Amino acid sequence: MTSGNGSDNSATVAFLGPVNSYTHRATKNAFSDPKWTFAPTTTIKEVFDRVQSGHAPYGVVPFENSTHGAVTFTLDSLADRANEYPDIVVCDEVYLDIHHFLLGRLPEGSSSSSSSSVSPDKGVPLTPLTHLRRVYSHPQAFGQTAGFLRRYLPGVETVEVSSTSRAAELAKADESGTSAAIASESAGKAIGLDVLARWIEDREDNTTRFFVLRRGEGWNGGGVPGRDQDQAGEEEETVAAAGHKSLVSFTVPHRRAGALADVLNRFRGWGLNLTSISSVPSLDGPFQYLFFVEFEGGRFDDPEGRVGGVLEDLEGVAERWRWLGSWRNRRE
Ligand SMILES: O=C(O)C(=O)C[C@]1(C(=O)O)C=C[C@@H](O)C=C1
Repeated sequence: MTSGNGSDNSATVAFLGPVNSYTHRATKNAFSDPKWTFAPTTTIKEVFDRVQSGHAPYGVVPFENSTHGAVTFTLDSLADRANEYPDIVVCDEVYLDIHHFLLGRLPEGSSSSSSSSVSPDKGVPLTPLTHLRRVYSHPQAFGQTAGFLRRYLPGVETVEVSSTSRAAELAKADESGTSAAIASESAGKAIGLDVLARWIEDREDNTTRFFVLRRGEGWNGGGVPGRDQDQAGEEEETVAAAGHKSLVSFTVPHRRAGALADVLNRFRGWGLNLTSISSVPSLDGPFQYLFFVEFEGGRFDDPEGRVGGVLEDLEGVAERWRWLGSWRNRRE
């Protein structure tokens, strides 16, 4: 594909940047072939824009975190209330273990430290933090480290920014040394910040799931081209055993008792197990909702016709609905 400026975009992947964000790492995990070019964006919405416009055939966005829940900016774009993204579907997923670091400058007079020389203590300050006045991070990262913030940084201003790697840049730019960031170890190393605390997430099993987006309805042979071949045969088997998942969004008649239960019953009727359910305001009127349901089963791998069956049923029971993609399940 060629963009307006004449360059070839066919191997471009848009992701929430800047470089060294967690989304960047998830993107590199899924698109490991050196042929891919990574294009950072400032917002999640911009990833959707670039995929819809064809400037990037693929995009990667965070979808949900195991500790703090849904990434609302991604749900908002998937809700697509203004019909800006009619061609976007989810075609793959990536799971990433997330371990946050508190990064900044050591207090005046303390001996210098680099991440390679810090003590292995997890979840506790490695140095006094009384010099800190401000902490930058992404709202999701603040949510995942709420316990550490409450315990060790009460009263310190928290400033939400577009990603954790942007937070690290801002902490670095403050020469007074009173700003810190919650970001990844690799962001700290790349930007040149000291480690003030490591593994500060509330739960050690903290995991974020990312979606790979692309344009177009049909099956593209299973997600990121070459992803399964790149990985060990073992992984291929796990993937096959775990099957597929799909995502739909829908609204139901707001005033009809049992309207949502009617829709969910259709999934039960077809024996389709739900794996997540979320909602956002539909903006059809105050306190009305658009629902997302994710379930086990793939539209293009549907020998018993169960996915096809439930999609046909949605036509009858939902007010409006949309299929948002099928992809290989990457987790048992
Ligand atoms: O800020 C980043 O580094 C991101 O990639 C975003 C994001 C998110 O939105 O969930 C990704 C993973 C972590 O859960 C925290 C932040």
